[in-house]
Formats: sequence, C-alpha cells, structure tokens
Amino acid sequence: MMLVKTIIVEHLRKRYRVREGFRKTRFIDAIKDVSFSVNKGEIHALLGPNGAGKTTTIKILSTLLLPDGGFVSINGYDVVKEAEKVRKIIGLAIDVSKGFYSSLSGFENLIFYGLLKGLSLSDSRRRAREVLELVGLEELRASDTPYFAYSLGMRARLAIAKALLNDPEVLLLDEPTLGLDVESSRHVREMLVKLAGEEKTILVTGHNMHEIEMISDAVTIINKGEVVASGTPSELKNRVGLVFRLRLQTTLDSEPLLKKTISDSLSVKRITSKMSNNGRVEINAIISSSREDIVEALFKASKEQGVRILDLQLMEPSLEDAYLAILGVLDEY
Ligand SMILES: Nc1ncnc2c1ncn2[C@@H]1O[C@H](COP(=O)(O)OP(=O)(O)OP(=O)(O)O)[C@@H](O)[C@H]1O
Repeated sequence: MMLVKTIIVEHLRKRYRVREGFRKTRFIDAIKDVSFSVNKGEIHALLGPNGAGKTTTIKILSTLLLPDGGFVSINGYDVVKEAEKVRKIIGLAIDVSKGFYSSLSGFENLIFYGLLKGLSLSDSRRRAREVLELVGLEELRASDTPYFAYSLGMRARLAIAKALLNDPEVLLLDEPTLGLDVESSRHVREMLVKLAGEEKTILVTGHNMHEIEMISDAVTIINKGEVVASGTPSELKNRVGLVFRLRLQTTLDSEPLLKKTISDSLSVKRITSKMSNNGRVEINAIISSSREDIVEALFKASKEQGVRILDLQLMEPSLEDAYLAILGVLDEY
C-alpha cells in the first residue's frame, strides 16, 4: 500500500510578540523548527511538556494563526496560501469546553454550526443527527437539556461531533481527553480509532502517555519549539535503548547484596531503593540486558548468595519511559 502524506510540516517557525507596558515588546519563539508528516488514516500524536508549542502548531495547521516561516500543507493545500480550501477539509477541536452556546442544547448548537458552515436548515439537522450518532450521543437528538448542564465527557464528545460536521478528511484535536474520567476517555479513544479506520487522518495532542500509546500509529515529541524525536511508539522505545524496568521487593538484610549483584552483573541504567510500608525494601531498576540475563542474575543471587526476593515484576518500557528518557528527565520519574 502506498503511503500518502496528508499533513506535511516543514521547518515551521512562530514567534509571539508580547507587549510589556507602553514601549517594551518581548518576543517568544514558540516554534523554532518543527518538521513532521502524518500519513493518511493515521493517528499521530504531538507530545511535549507544557509550553512546548503543541497548541501553536495546531493553530497554524488549522489556519487560526499565521506562521513566521516554514511550510505546512494539508492534502496538498498550503495552509497560508490556500487557507479557505484547508478549512473545508479539516475539523478542529481546540479547548473542548469552549465555543458552545450554554443555553442551547447540544443538538441546537450543532445545527447552528452547520448553518454557519453553509448548510441548509434541513441539511444541518440531518448532519447534526449523524455526527451525534458518530460520537455516541444519539440521546441528545431529542433532548432539551442545555449545554451548561452537560458533563465534561459529553462536552468533549460534542466538541468532536462539531469537528466532524463538514465530514473532514483531517481532524486536529488539542487535548481531547483533558479532564475526562476513565470511561469518557475510553469512549473518545475508541471513537478516534474508529474514525482512523474510516481513513480520517488525526493529529492529536495530549499528556497521558498511556492513552497515547494505546491509539497512536506515530508520535512526534517537541520541546521548546523543536522536534526532539519522531517515530512509532516502539521505534521511540528502541531508540532510547531502554530494555526493562525491574521492580522487586526484598528484606532489609538482603538489599545491599542484591543491589550489588544486579549492578555488577547487568547493564543497569539506574537503580534505586526505598522502604515500603510493609517493612520490606523495594528496589527499582532500569536495565538494558536481555530478559534471560536478568532472570539468571536474580536466580543466582537467590540460590548462591541466599538473598531473599519476596516479589518481582519485570516490565517492558512504556512510551512514558521513552518520553522521559528523550526529554532527559527519567531520573525524576
Ligand atoms: N498568544 C500568545 N502570546 C504570547 N505567547 C504565547 C501565546 N500563546 C502561546 N504562547 C507561548 O508560546 C509557547 C508555546 O505555547 P503553546 O500553547 O503552543 O504550548 P503547548 O505545548 O500547547 O503547551 P500546553 O501543553 O501547556 O498546552 C509558550 O511559551 C507560551 O507561553
């Protein structure tokens, strides 16, 4: 299958000008050099710490903001020179609990936005019904409950319904699960996977690595306005060379010898220990050795040196581990 690059971002730059008092102006280089591309039908996550430039990137891609340099195209249309065409093929959800009239129902809000997008009243009603069904909010079709009474989960799904009104090929979603409970987040995730299955291309931002890992085909990590890593979640995990996260519980007596054996016989990136509240000691280590070598070292320590291992977990690294390692903050984890 040939991969079609639906979103192309090349050497993007954006500088904000902030006025301070009457004469002084300060500049913030929000995006210094960001390049990435998103294939058709892919869920691509844009990750990075607060202030990295994710929202600014989404705003430029959605034509809300003009870049200062670089090039962005969506489906072949330049977001600066062909902004009108871009608007027709994208759906945007940014700040999901804003942009709705609080005294109107969800259905009425969607009809209103359909009219704004140039649909006739009957087409707006039909499309509002369809998108409510797409996001699993069918019950809102016959409900008079005003928007202000909706839960955060309903608001998030309604924001995506609004983004889907024009049947866009590309969805740009800024933190669509922010503040949602476990079930509502799962709903949103399932919806995104379903939409990607229907060949929609989705660019999403977020801070929940576990969630991002579950749904993303590819990830771009940005920090201080620059790309620091890009690839599939497993490529990123391999690239940082993390192999396993070991967590074990031992006795106070066994801890020093066990820690020494692990450090001496395995390739240990980090090892820490702390008292747990049941009187045991918990050792945590990040080890880049094979599973067999780790098991053998622990087996030897227990058989030959008589150290006591009371509980043991050997986990593969998560996207979160890779993310923190890439940003150089793994030790804080
Ligand atoms: N309108 C603005 N005027 C001035 N500076 C801004 C403006 N919007 C964003 N910034 C600054 O630009 C930088 C990037 O902000 P942006 O909102 O794009 O980051 P982000 O990655 O989306 O962060 P978060 O995860 O907190 O949402 C930050 O330093 C921010 O303070």
